[in-house]
Amino acid sequence: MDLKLYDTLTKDKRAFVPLDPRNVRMYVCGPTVYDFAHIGNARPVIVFDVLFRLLRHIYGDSHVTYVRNITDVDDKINDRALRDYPGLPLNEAIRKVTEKTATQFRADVDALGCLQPTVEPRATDFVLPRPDGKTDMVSLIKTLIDRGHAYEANGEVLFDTASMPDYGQLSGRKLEEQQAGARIAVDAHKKHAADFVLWKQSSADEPGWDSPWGRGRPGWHIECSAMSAAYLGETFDIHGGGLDLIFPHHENEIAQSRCAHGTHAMANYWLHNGFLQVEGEKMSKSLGNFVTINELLQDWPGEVVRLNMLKTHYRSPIDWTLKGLEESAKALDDWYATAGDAAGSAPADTVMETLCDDLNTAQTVAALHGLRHQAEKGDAAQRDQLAASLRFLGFFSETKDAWDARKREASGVDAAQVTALIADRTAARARKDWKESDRIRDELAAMGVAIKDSKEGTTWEIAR
Ligand SMILES: Nc1ncnc2c1ncn2[C@@H]1O[C@H](COP(=O)(O)OP(=O)(O)OP(=O)(O)O)[C@@H](O)[C@H]1O
Ligand SMILES: [Zn+2]
Repeated sequence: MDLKLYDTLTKDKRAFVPLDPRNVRMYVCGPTVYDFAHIGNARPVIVFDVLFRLLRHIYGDSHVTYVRNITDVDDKINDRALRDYPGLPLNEAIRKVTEKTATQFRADVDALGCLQPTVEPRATDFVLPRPDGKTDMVSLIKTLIDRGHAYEANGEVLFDTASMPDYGQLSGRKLEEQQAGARIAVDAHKKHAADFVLWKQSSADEPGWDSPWGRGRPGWHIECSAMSAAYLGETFDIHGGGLDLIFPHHENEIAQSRCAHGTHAMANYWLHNGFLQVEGEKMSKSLGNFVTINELLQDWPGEVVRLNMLKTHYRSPIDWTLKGLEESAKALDDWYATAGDAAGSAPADTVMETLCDDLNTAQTVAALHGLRHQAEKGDAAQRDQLAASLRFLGFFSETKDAWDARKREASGVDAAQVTALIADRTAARARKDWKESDRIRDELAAMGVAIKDSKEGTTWEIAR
């Protein structure tokens, strides 16, 4: 089955051909760890987890390397450290903030059914040259200066965008356009308005590292150029992130990496997920319209959140609504009821076909509903494929019994009372007291309980 992916750089959907099928390499920009992640941040994590699973399925589990970084140096982190730990030395306070946030992030993404990436490097481990010789930021910046792509000005090191004739290809922004609207007064030390910071000076009370350009800290973009080269090499297969990263972050990563290594490409496929929105606006910390993953997980199982994310194609916007979550929970209920205790061997072809079509998970979900429909009619093979497909996609994280039990608990229905009422009803039916039997059924229905009679007896579940 051929995998096709849409590439933001070439603006086309084409067959995915890895540089080396024995080591397929993917990099995704990870979180800046200063606060709980919101569900918008969960979208790239879930989307690229599905791609990671698919690549492992196609090329073999040990033939895919997935790197997702942790940004633990950023001025937002410094501000948070000063606010939350005013009594501590800054470095210690920063460590507390980043460790707490990174631990929370890991727990959140686990609960969303995501596999751990192969490597999760932290930016601060890649600032200075390393004993193991892996690419670091200071050495990359030195190379860029040596090759005439960067310059020092006003205590900063800046990337010289004019030194790269095809700068701006990913976002389609022309250098001349960027010059026109620039505020020259603010950026007087820059040769060109679009030039961006590779290294900046730190004051005594800011985090800093000793470098050839004095004590300072890296700009944001250079960290991903360093960490991707460190683990995936100068050119690799897939680079991912949210739409908002296309410019300036990914554009500048490309400029740095290609100019430092003298290559034609940093990654061969650039994938970007669309926004998760609330009432038509991007969910974001700055707008204050966000819900943290952690808060949402108090009310909903992780797999309901995961399904709600995957019902929409990754490049389209998602409007996040309570109704959507309820529908996702209902779908999972149905799937657990139909196949939650099936062993499952291989995912269905329809599931693989839809995923291979640029991760068309909206169609994948439709295929899952189709499998359930067939399984309901008694098709055991389809039931098995439904279970295997759901496990492959990171669902069915618990047993059917555990799922049912949790649902009952969450409903607040008293199981002992339900069992007693069902026994009364069975007795009424035995003495052919249909009126009493119907009355008990109505009473159960009013409690939100649906019953089902069969030869084996009467079973019940929480009705939605
Ligand atoms: N609403 C959203 N929908 C989809 N992806 C998002 C959304 N918000 C952020 N992302 C993605 O989450 C990842 C981490 O984002 P980042 O750490 O820059 O914070 P942020 O939440 O975007 O900040 P802010 O909320 O202030 O805009 C990036 O890949 C980014 O594209
Ligand atoms: Zn990045």
